[in-house]
Amino acid sequence: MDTPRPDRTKAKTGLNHGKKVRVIAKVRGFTDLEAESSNCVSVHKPNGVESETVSISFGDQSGSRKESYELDYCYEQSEGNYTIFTREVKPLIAGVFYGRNATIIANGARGSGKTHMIQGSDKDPGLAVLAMAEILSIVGETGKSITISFYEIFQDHVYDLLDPKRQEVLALENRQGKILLKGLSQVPVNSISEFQKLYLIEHKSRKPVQKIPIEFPRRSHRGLIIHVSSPSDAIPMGKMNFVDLAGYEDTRRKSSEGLNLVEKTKVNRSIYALHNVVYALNTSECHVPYRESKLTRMLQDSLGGKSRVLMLTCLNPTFCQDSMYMVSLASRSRQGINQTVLDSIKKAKSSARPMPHSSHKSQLPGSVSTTRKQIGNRLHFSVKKANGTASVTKGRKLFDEASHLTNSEKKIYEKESSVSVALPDRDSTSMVEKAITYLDASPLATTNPQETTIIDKESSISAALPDKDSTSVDASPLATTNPQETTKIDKDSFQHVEGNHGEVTPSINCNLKTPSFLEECGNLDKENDDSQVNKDGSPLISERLQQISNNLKLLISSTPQHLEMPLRNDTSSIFQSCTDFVEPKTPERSVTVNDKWETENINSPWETISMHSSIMKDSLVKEYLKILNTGSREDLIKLKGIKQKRATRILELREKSPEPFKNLDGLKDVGLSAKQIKGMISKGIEELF
Ligand SMILES: Nc1ncnc2c1ncn2[C@@H]1O[C@H](COP(=O)(O)OP(=O)(O)OP(=O)(O)O)[C@@H](O)[C@H]1O
Repeated sequence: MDTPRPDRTKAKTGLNHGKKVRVIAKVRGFTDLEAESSNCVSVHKPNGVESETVSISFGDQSGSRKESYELDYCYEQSEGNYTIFTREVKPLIAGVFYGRNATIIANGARGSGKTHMIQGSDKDPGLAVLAMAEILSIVGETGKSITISFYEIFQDHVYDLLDPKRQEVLALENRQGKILLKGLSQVPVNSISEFQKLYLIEHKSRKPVQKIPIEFPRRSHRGLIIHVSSPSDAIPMGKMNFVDLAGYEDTRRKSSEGLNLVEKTKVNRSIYALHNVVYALNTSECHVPYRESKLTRMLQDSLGGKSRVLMLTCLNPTFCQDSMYMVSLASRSRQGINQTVLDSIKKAKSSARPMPHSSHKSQLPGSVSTTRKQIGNRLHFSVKKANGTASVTKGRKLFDEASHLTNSEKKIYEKESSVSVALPDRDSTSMVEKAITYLDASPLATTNPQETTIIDKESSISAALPDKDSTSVDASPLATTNPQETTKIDKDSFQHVEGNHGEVTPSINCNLKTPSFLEECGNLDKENDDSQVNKDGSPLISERLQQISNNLKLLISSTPQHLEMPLRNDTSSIFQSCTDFVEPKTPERSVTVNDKWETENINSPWETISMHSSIMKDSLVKEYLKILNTGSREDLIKLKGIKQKRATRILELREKSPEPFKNLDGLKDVGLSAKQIKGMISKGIEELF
């Protein structure tokens, strides 16, 4: 019999309905210990099984709280694994025989039934077992062969569970951009009993793979890969992944099992990373953050492209804060926008409330909180950026681990990104207050304090506000523009400056929403004569904007190793707005970071053009370096002068050492002449016009 054709008819369920990832839920059945009356989850399916969306409502027993979330579908307690298999998983199997990978991921709070759904029991076999039986039946008819791999991800390390030595597995990318799981064994399977021996016994054993004794059950993700192959077939076969994620647990809760914060945080972080990927796939973003976790990296070729993905959120039937939180993540990553329906009958006063989904800005991780302290005649603003990013703006990360940490835990994440501003006078204070209003209204998003800041499309400027007495100007990172861009922050860049008073990092990050910020500052100025003029008679706003302008230039020129700033239209228009606004005035202090950009000395339009050109050149070079160091083969080939052979060489260099290109001269190593390198940059400039 022929290999089955993928079912192209529109099945009632099991399709993504236009989305790349189908996001569904399943309410677990009651265990013996749970009282049936305590069900707190209700599912509303407007059109029964044909519903395109269902809403899931949670209510606590007191009835004081009710929250609803929308998903693609939700299976109720009465619906067992077989039903879910038939409707959701079976339709994906035929595609695997045509090279279309499929991935089924069970996620949810601890004890929500993930393992029961993937692995199942003798009475109620899980989705992986049912799928294997189906695949084996097809293979028997077609002569294809099946192998399986089984791995565990524990604290960002991958171990082969079918290898008695539990070797560590490495996820590597080959020259074609394909992910290779080095060290992961593939064991042939010819019958369901063979499979059960390998999979179920291993699953049950949960044997620690570390040599150090572990007193408590470890929390790890477990993944099964069913590879379908046929040596004689020209068409590559596909694979089916089943992932049983470690249960999500609020890091604020003390675990009775003695699990440490690092372990919990690592589990949660990879869950957020997965949701970020689902979000990016469902919103068709150009950049999918596969590299954020080992799990998403390993699954990369089974999540993107033409793969089919089913994200299953398991829900406890009894009231469970973590379950609510998980379904809220699922709902948001499914829709790409925050569609939570909040029916708070009475506002819950629970301290264990999960990350809120109201639009209240201060509650968004990634927003910036400020505290101020008066010391002598100096006002110190401490600006803290929560490193989590719970934003629904396209291009920003949705979720991050810091969003759910206690204050003391957050400090660990925040300490690198706290900056303070020392302000010498009232005028500066009022300026900073204005800036902070904007800052608070437009959250910055920082992920790992030492690594990256991802900023939304609205242009952001990190404006240094140097102490009046400072002898140098802060060179803290500038965050900007492109939703897909990442501005690298090195913690050292926060420490470039020390004012006379010993303040480290006298800077503040302001999101300036041009033109509204500028206009509003202007309006405020007109309304308020007091704040209009500085002591030297120059307009206050002009001084402020001059400061921004100066610092912007300084930032660009002085932190090449830390700053990646694409000079896009929106950035250059801000820049232009800044410089247009500037009124020539004598500088109050000398700027020592880089004489080249001492903007006080820029008077003629030609000097301005020359300055812009240099900035543009720097930015372009940085962008090219970024492509060379991190771009895919396709990206590389788009560069002038780079064809398959050179792209291969670049990928080889990257395998040997990460980010091998420190400057464009490095291209000589792949055989490009200085002239060709110049031509590459010129092409970029030509394309701008
Ligand atoms: N549909 C169901 N009906 C009845 N009991 C169930 C069902 N699903 C799971 N259970 C029971 O609930 C408990 C937790 O299930 P399971 O181990 O599958 O959860 P889990 O989400 O994998 O847990 P963890 O997060 O610890 O890995 C088990 O005792 C299991 O037998």
